[in-house]
Amino acid sequence: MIEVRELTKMYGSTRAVSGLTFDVKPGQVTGFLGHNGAGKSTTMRVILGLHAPTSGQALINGVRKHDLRDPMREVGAMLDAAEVQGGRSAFAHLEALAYAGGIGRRRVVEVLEEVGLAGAARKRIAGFSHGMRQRLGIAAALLGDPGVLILDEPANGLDPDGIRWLRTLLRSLAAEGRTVLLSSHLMTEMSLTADRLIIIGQGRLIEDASTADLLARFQSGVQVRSPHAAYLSKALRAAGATVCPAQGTSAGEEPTSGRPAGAGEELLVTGLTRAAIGDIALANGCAVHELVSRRTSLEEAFMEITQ
Ligand SMILES: Nc1ncnc2c1ncn2[C@@H]1O[C@H](COP(=O)(O)OP(=O)(O)OP(=O)(O)O)[C@@H](O)[C@H]1O
Repeated sequence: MIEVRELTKMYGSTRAVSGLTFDVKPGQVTGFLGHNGAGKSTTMRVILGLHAPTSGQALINGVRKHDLRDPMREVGAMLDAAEVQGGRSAFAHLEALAYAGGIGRRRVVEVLEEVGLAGAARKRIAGFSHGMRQRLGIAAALLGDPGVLILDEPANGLDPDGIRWLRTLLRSLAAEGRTVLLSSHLMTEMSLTADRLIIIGQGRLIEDASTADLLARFQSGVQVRSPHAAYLSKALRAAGATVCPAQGTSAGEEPTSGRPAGAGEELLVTGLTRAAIGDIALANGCAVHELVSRRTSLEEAFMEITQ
């Protein structure tokens, strides 16, 4: 469990985090979202005791990071995978970390296998790709088999297979009852991975909600493509629907007269089912070339929330 309470962090006159309060609960993956410079990394650094808060506090399992009795076994983190020294092998790097935390070599072998680096264990980190460095950073975070994981942009540099692997790993760690906090700018991936989302802007809390609830709040609807879009939109509005032109088209504007035939323009319709829209189109003699349910993506919701 992570508790952030009224946290403020100033860097000189820069207010990086401002009165931020949220909880990260066990048994879930919590996504931490915000535009560049929103204060995500700063918050993570304060939680991890790397930066002191200006005011407020951040607690892991009820205490500050420095007061954890066995920190490596309670919290694992990856902040910047590129920081790792390149001269050593992956094994030697993890072995040194394990030694410092009183963890046996067997665990080094285990985590290397878990992140898919067993075959590269003796290779120098200097020759690692970005994705391999990310995997090594995740291995380091997992060394102590901790109950709390804090990962800043763990999917950076991973290929599609790697991203899928990471999603499965994080979801299974949460299913084991661990607390998982991760930041990412990859919205589709976040919507697939995170049960809960914390969104911040200019250091302040904007949203703290379950991914499902947040997406449900945003307009979904039915996308309709018709060569008679303007005429059809009038009939749909008369039946109580809300009709907007789908992005980048002028469809849906009131027709001046008759039933103009356009080039298959798109409408976004809310308030009617697909069946009802089809029936209305038929009754009005409008051809329909596409009729699909459309859900708001996390990226669209995020842009709207943070505008
Ligand atoms: N060590 C530092 N010294 C001075 N200012 C800093 C420092 N670290 C961060 N900042 C500033 O604090 C603000 C928040 O930065 P932070 O890195 O926490 O944001 P972020 O949400 O992690 O951004 P990104 O998505 O780009 O990683 C920014 O204005 C940044 O310039």
